[in-house]
Amino acid sequence: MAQVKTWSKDEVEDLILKVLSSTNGGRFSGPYLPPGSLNHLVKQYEEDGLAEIFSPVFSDLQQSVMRVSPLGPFQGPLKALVLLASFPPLAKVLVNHSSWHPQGQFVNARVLEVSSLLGPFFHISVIPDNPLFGSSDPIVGLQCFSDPENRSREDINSSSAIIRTVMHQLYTGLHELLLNILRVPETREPVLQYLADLVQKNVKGKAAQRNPFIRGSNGALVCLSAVMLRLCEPDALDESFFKKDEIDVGYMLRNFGPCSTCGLIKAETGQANYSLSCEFFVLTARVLNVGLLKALSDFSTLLRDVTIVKAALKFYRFMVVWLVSLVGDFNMPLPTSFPIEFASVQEHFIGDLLEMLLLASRIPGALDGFVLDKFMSFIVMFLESPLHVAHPYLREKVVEVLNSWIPSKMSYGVCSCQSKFLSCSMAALFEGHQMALRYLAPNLLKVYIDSEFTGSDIQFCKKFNIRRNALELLEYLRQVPSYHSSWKQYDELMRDRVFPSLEQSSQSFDICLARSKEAQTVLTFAPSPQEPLHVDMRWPRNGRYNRIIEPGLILLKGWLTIEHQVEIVRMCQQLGLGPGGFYQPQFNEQNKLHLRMMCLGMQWQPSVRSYQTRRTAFDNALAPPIPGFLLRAVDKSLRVAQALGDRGKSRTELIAQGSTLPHMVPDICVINFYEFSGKLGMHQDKDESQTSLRKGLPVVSFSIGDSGEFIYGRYNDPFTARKLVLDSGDVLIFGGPSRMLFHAVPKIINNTAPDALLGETNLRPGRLNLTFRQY
Ligand SMILES: O=C(O)CCC(=O)C(=O)O
Ligand SMILES: [Fe+2]
Repeated sequence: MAQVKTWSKDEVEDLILKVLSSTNGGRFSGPYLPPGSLNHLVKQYEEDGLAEIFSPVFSDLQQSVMRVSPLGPFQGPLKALVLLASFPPLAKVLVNHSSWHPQGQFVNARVLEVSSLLGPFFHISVIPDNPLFGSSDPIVGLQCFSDPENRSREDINSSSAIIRTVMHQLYTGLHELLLNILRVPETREPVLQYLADLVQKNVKGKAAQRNPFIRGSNGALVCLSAVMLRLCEPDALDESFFKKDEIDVGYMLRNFGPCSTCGLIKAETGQANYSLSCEFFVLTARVLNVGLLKALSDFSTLLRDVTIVKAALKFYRFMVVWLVSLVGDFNMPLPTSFPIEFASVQEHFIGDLLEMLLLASRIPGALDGFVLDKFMSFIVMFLESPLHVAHPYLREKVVEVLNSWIPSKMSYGVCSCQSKFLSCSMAALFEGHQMALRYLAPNLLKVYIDSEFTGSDIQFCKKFNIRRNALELLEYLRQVPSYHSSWKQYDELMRDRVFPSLEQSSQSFDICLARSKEAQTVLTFAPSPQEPLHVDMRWPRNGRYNRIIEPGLILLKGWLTIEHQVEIVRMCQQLGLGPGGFYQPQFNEQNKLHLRMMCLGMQWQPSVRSYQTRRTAFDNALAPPIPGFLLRAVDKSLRVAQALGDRGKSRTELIAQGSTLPHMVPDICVINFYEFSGKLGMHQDKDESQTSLRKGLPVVSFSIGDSGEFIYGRYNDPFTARKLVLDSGDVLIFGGPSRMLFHAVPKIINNTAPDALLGETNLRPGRLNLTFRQY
């Protein structure tokens, strides 16, 4: 073994001094550091003594940047640290230093930031810390941007450029330092533990978010965000520890899923399936949430740092690709069931990425040259499905983001050619995106219409915003030639469905899109209405069937002929436009039924759950009488159902027990019109007279137009209920033992109405249902 040189105390001190001054940012040229000398020193004391020599050095470096501003002397200490940590034995000393990761009951985020070795480096920031903590250095914002009126634009721009440059030197230095330590397997874990703790302590609890004595500084969280984003940079192939395909969904579930302890980050020491990429991914998502996003909205003027915003967008773009891969990639339509993995990560992640997109669209230059295709696909896909993105807040945000991309809105007032360029790229995004061309307009309409029917009136402002944003978008798309084909089919809907609904229900509601001739003379209520004489009461055609579903519950499939259906639609259209016609009833103070309703014979009033002669809660209108042709149709269908229900019963049995379905003569008809988003919750029909209910007098229901899902069961429980699809022409009868069934209409199935019916009547998309009862 070669003889090694022993270092005297003075020689060691001299070398360290040389290290420190040679890394001092080039501000003064320090003494020459002989090549290989540091390496030599490390080698010699690797087994013993290295910690004694270097621990105080690390402490000094930490101390030297306490309360230093970005314009202060932090570069030298940072460079020294980077250099020292590039020697694995010194990296080991660093992570074993008593200040590397202070732990204990009282170490909150603030304490950790102040007392850990790297904390003061992360703390260096342009963002002023809470004034409670004072600052020995002048606040950079004031120093560089004071007296803006009297300074030239160039002057201010060059101040910003200097600040951006020094901040990037800080991020680069810290990134390099961490990479140096992460490269060595034995020192990797303490880095992760430290970073995870730093993030977790800032995430933990609402109190920590508000209390400046507990929470870390905004600046440190932004710096940490920047450094984490660099660590997640998938392009830096050689150096990268972050591998896209290593994002383990199981890990997500543990950290974000229903069983996780409120989504805290756990650096999973020593686990077999340990993945650095997962740790980075989760840590970055979290620190962006508490750090960058918050700071961007609070201190946007100080933070006009496009690079960090772009890096965050890149990270979120990766997140979008990852999220979409959980639901079968960028394909439409989305699967109707979605994996638990997706369910457990979605809202926090999606909320953040939308917020980032919104913030970025307000920061000059942040979206320049950034390819938004994947975000657009994501948005179009998830607008489609309230199942996947259910939270109304998120749907509102999605529309807000899209709205901010409308090309004409892209003017920052900074530089007109820049905004023109961005408008062009936004226009190209809308005009050339295949998925958007096909689905965006319909999906926006769907959101628009849904927003009308969801939530209570208290959320008026929110509803207003989402509808205004959606309408603006629809108006923009309307002018874009490439959307014309998708638009044509929605043109009528737009005119007939969206705009009238803005004016709300005091106006009459036409169940047919373009009025047929017959409807132009609006029927006025007369005591004995003119009956259509030409009703053809032919019996069902071949291929239709009648079925006992349960005792007392009978389905006459396709029993109403198209001619019947046409007559009924015309009758409902005419009556619906007249006095006592369709309206959208309230069922309590805040909420309306998700359908249009009108009643014949007697008025059923959902808010009081009873029958009255006038609809006092709305316009005091009387109910028109039930036309005779409908009474006859009910009578015939009921007899068919009774015969079917009693098949197999002997005469004596029939005389003794009566029919399973007693006969009735309706004096009430409730007519519902469900638009595509219409529905009716689980209920029993039990507001008829006690005698009627006791005898089990049946309810006879006619369905016309688009098919609807009808669920029914013995309990008020949609999950145990059974399902039928009621198509146009179906008659469903429930009486006798089935009279008190709970039932609901959870869904209307788009585009299922018979063409012949639509051709004759121009019935709107949606479903018409008539239920006949005897009070
Ligand atoms: O639309 C349907 O099929 C059911 C309507 C209903 O249950 C009702 O109006 O009470
Ligand atoms: Fe009902």
